[in-house]
Amino acid sequence: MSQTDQVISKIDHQSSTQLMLQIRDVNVYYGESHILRDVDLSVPVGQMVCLIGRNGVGKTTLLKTIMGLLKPRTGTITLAEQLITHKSPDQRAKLGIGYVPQGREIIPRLTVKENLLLGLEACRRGRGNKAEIPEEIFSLFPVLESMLSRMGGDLSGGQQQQLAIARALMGKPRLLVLDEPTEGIQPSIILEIEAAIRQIVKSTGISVLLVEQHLHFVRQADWYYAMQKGGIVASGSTSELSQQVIQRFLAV
Ligand SMILES: Nc1ncnc2c1ncn2[C@@H]1O[C@H](COP(=O)(O)OP(=O)(O)OP(=O)(O)O)[C@@H](O)[C@H]1O
Repeated sequence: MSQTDQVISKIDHQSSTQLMLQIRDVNVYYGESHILRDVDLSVPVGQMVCLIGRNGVGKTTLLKTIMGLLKPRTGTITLAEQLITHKSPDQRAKLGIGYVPQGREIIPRLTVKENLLLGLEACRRGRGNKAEIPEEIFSLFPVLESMLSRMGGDLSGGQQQQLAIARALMGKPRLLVLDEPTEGIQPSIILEIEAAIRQIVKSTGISVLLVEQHLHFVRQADWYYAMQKGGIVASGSTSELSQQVIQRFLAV
C-alpha cells in the first residue's frame, strides 16, 4: 500500500462513515502512573475494530475507561454522537455498550439461564422485558441451549466465554467490547467464538471493539490499532497487516 493509499484508507475509516465510538485525546493514570497517553481511536457503525499490543501496554485500561470503570484525567469519549465521558458504567450499559471482561466473570453459583438473564439488567429498554432468551442467542451459541440448568461454574473455559458473550448480547448492545475472548481457550472453540462474533457483526449490525492476540481472529476485524506504552503507535486496515506489525504487536 502506498503512503497516499494509507492516508486515504485512514480518512475513510475515521470520517466518511458514522462513528459508533470515538475516543479523543484520552489520558488515564493509576495514581501518578501515566498509563494511557493521548489515545485517539474510533469504531465506525457496523464495523469490527481490533486493538493489539503486547502484555501490559494498557489495552484493558482503555476498555475499562470506555466502560466508565476508570476515569480519564483528560479527553473525551463519544458514543453515537453522545458525549459519555462522565457517565457511570451503569448508564453506559443502558446506552448500549455491552462488555465482556477479561476473565469472563460468570457467576459460578448461578445457572447458565440465570447468568444469561442477568444480561437483561443492562438493557436500554429497562425492566418490563419478558424474561426470555431470544432464539438468536442459541443459534449463535448452540451449546448453551442444552446447558441452561447447569451451574455457570461447571462449564469449561470456552463454554463460559460463549456464555459471557451471550450475556452481553442479552442487553441488546449497539457496541460490544470484548477483552481477549480467546485467552486460555482451546483452538477449536476459538474458531467457534470467532465465527459467532463475525456472525453478530454481519447479521445484527452491532459494532465491535476487541482486544485480541490471535492473528487469525485479528484478521476478521476491519481495522486494527496497535498500542505500545499506553499510546496508539500504528493503525490500518487488517487486510494490510504487515509482517512487521504482526511481529511487533502480536504474540504469534
Ligand atoms: N489497578 C492497577 N493499579 C496500578 N497499575 C495498574 C493497575 N492495573 C494495571 N496497571 C498497570 O497498567 C499498565 C497497563 O495494564 P493493562 O492491564 O491495561 O495492560 P494490557 O495491555 O491489557 O495487558 P494484558 O494483555 O496483560 O492484560 C500495566 O503496566 C499494569 O501494571
